[in-house]
Amino acid sequence: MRILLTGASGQVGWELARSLMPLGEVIVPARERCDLARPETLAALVAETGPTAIVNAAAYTAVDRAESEEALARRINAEAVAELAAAARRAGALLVHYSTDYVFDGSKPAAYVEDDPVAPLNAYGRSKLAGEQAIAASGCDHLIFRTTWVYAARGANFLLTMLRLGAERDVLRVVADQFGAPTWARNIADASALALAQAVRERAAGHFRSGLFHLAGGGETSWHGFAEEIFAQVRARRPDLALRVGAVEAIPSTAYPTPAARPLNSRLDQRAVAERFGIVMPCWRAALGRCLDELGGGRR
Ligand SMILES: NC(=O)C1=CN([C@@H]2O[C@H](COP(=O)(O)OP(=O)(O)OC[C@H]3O[C@@H](n4cnc5c(N)ncnc54)[C@H](OP(=O)(O)O)[C@@H]3O)[C@@H](O)[C@H]2O)C=CC1
Ligand SMILES: Cc1cn([C@H]2C[C@H](O)[C@@H](COP(=O)(O)OP(=O)(O)O[C@H]3O[C@@H](C)C(=O)[C@@H](O)[C@H]3O)O2)c(=O)[nH]c1=O
Ligand SMILES: [Mg+2]
Repeated sequence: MRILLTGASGQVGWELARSLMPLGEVIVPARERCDLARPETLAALVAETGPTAIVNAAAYTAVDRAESEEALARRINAEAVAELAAAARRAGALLVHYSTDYVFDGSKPAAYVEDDPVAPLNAYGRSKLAGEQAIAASGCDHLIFRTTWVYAARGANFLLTMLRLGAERDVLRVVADQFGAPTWARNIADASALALAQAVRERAAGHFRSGLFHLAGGGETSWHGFAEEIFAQVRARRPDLALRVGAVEAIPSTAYPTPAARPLNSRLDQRAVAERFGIVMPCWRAALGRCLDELGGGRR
């Protein structure tokens, strides 16, 4: 099969380029041919490529910047997604797409299930929700995975921010009242490949059903808990990575003002993805350990 992959330089896309390899030919278009900020160019890209599946790992992910760039976030996360979905439908391709816990307002006292009411608190969340809705409305065959708190050994993420700040400062202050699960991009990519392979078999057999699934690291913690675990694991298994930080102070979100509001509860119930695909994501602590093992030496 032929898979058109967008966002291959991002955290999830980088891992997808590897995880999708055993499934077929992975086509990674250059940015000049695939710019989601120019949605009108995407129909031709898909028509020329003729993919079996489109895996869209490209997105506008700068949560705070989106508050002042909502139109651009919307173009990339919603209007371009609508074009990809329409093109997928015309080409008879399956669309695999990613969304976020930030579609929820975080007020639910338990983990979110897929059909819980959405109510994004910020511009990024609104743009991602519009992307989900555009895919559902398009009628293309699709799988949407809502994930959370993504990190990887490369890219812009909380793990690498903590390693950088932890090497520079004695004390860090990290919010302890936002709960969720850190998710290693590698695990998302491997799970996506398993699901895509099953979906392709289902389509060939004529019983494929489109759907949206929650997919995040196993277990739960706060950003503060994540930071503490990062430093504990670095001390235990990566003494070569210099750390200066002593204490990680637990603070409330109100003590860490940001342009974008963030949900206090980002926990995603994952029973649906287990039932449909037999996927059980690894515990976030174990995944963090594997990722740390792969980090290059020195500071990043
Ligand atoms: N990061 C997170 O914590 C979470 C992410 N998600 C979702 O998961 C998916 C993957 O996220 P993640 O891997 O973290 O994202 P990254 O920010 O790491 O990567 C984004 C990718 O999109 C590309 N991109 C950005 N703008 C455009 C554009 N105009 N045209 C083409 N490509 C573009 C980037 O290319 P370049 O490098 O050239 O800019 C990069 O390859 C996204 O849908 C995101 O919304 C969901 C929950 C949490
Ligand atoms: C750097 C830093 C952050 N924080 C807080 C801010 C925030 O509440 C939390 C995480 O910070 P980040 O900027 O990494 O978070 P953020 O960019 O909001 O991460 C989100 O990205 C998008 C793309 C998603 O889809 C979400 O699932 C989520 O992963 O930690 C501290 O409390 N102290 C610190 O020193
Ligand atoms: Mg961020």
